[in-house]
Amino acid sequence: MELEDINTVAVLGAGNMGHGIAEVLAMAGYDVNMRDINDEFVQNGYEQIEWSLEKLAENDQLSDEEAEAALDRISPLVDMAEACGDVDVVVEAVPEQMEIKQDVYEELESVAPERTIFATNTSSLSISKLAEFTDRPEQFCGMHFFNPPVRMDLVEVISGAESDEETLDVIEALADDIGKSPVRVHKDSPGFIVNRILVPLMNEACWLVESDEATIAEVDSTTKFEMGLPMGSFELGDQVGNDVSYHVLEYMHEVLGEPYEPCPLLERTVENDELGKKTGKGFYDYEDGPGAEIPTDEQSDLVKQRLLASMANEAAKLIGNDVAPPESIDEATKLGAGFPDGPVTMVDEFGLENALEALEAAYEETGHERYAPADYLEERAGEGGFYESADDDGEGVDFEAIRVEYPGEMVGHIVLDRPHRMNTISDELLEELTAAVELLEDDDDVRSILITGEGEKAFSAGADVQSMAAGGADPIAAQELSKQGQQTFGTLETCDMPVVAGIDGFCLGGGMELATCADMRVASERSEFGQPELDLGLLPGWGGTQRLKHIVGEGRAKEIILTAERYEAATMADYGFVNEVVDNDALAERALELATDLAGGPPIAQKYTKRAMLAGRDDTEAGLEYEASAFGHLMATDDLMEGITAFMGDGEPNFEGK
Ligand SMILES: C/C=C/C(=O)SCCNC(=O)CCNC(=O)[C@H](O)C(C)(C)COP(=O)(O)OP(=O)(O)OC[C@H]1O[C@@H](n2cnc3c(N)ncnc32)[C@H](O)[C@@H]1OP(=O)(O)O
Repeated sequence: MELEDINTVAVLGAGNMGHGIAEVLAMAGYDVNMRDINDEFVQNGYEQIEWSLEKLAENDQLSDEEAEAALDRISPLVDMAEACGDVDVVVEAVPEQMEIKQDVYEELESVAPERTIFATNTSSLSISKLAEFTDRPEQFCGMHFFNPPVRMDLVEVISGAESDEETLDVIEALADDIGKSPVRVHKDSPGFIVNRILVPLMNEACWLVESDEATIAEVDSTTKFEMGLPMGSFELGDQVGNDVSYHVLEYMHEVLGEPYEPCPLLERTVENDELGKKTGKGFYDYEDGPGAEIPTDEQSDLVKQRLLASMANEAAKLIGNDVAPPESIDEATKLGAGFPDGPVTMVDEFGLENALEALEAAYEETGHERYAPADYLEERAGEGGFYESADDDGEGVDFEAIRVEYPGEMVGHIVLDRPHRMNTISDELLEELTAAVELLEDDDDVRSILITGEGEKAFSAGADVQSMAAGGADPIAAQELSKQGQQTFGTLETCDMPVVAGIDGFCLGGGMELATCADMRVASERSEFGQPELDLGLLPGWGGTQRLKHIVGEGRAKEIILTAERYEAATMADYGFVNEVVDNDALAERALELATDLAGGPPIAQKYTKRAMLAGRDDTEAGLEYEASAFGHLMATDDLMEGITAFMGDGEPNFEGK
């Protein structure tokens, strides 16, 4: 089955997750049969969707017509045969109990057509075991959404023991098509990625308190203000629901053994019905107390070591057992749990040697199996980290279409180096650009990126039309090329360092889309800008239809794209696209000066600023939440002290990114 073959999807279960998944699918244009065991449940889910769509329309995230059309695509049903007798995909989101799911799958198997793919939204049960209840384990996989599906981008796509590649590909494509970010989990392993990192982390937080090594305040102060996670460990537990964490942990304990023994402190909260926010009380009191009030100044080195060691050990087990590579673990945890940095990056930065040392010391002291270091952790500690180091990557990188230079003062300079072809963007250039950004991001001595084009004629005249045409009229290849460009330029947008584009000459099509992803643009007077794609019968396919409007506003973006006109630098400065126009001869110097200035700024504050602004682009609430959490984290940095001390003494700060 291909994505194009999917028209109707059944969602089994109209509870919290089920109705949310149905809503997301319907918003993306799919016909959805939402089924639950009785009218009351299914109507309740339907009303929740109606309410949510109204809210989205009120907040201008959907038009009224789109909201209405989405609701019209959803059929609330009770009869299994009617719901699933003629659908392409079934997403099952019924309660997390094996027996209930078994009954559902057996009934489903008796009515579903042969072609139908089954995907389960389980967060804790074995995909392979669930697949055994059906006659089609190869057409079965996990499709794990996060709560609430309408707002959370992550979908873990999990392979069962027998899932075939086509099934996984099509479910991944479906997740992508409904606007989510799928992350592949290659093996069915308890907790998949995000819960496998988070739940043992919360358990370790509980053990620290249970064994009187730290208080709840110390653990949460450290988690939030020292490690920079969006919430304290206990705050997170209360948010997720202590019963949920406990049950996931029990399952891990059963399958993976002693290291996952639930801490008695967590067990007691469940026994006492102190399940967190939903019951008004958990580790914090939300009804009769102030809720999670976390002190900013009670950080503890021991807590930090133990929590990072727990994350390092879990990451090692996931990577070492081929469940997921470091990049997927980082991406999933950032998307699913709002971590500013992925856990693998965090533990690499902390040092795997340090994590290993912390585990060995605790293992010797307590003998508890949760501290037994994973083999793969020991292996990678010797190599310096889970990610290959920048030195390994950098060695032998041989760029053809670009140059990477280091003009001093912590600036990494990428030069688009195809002057004979107006620095047009070929496949090769795209690939090299991705590698160059990675190279500079991994380099501790680089704190800002400058991008320019070689020669005086062009920053870049866009995609290399000739090589694009040479690819024939293959729509699939073109779609891939579009995604590749979107992602490559996106690495600049999401890069933690400030990025400056120094523009001299033509900045057209894909070249302008590339410049759009810089944080600031300086242009020479003679530069000319434009999105001429519509003149070629194309559209700006490297992010232009989406990103330009955030800089110049939708009205100007439409004008620039739909007219396909060329604009002078001065006009683009009026439109807000160019930050500064300078004399032709002064461009190189001024662009480097700006990049150098930014490289001297506070790296952590710059990183959080970029991330907060991006997080809030389409979701101000999310951006504000990120901003507040980052603001709190910055309070505990050395850079803040440096900045304030310099301010008081009228000196220049020397930020170290600590
Ligand atoms: C998803 C992204 C899509 C896109 O980006 S689509 C591409 C969008 N870009 C354009 O449409 C720009 C096309 N180019 C032009 O309009 C013009 O060029 C310029 C305005 C940039 C410059 O005009 P002039 O000064 O008269 O020079 P010249 O003789 O047209 O160009 C010099 C050489 O550069 C090649 N070239 C320029 N742009 C491209 C391009 N985008 N793809 C491939 N080659 C390009 C030409 O063909 C020529 O080459 P030779 O000297 O061999 O005749």
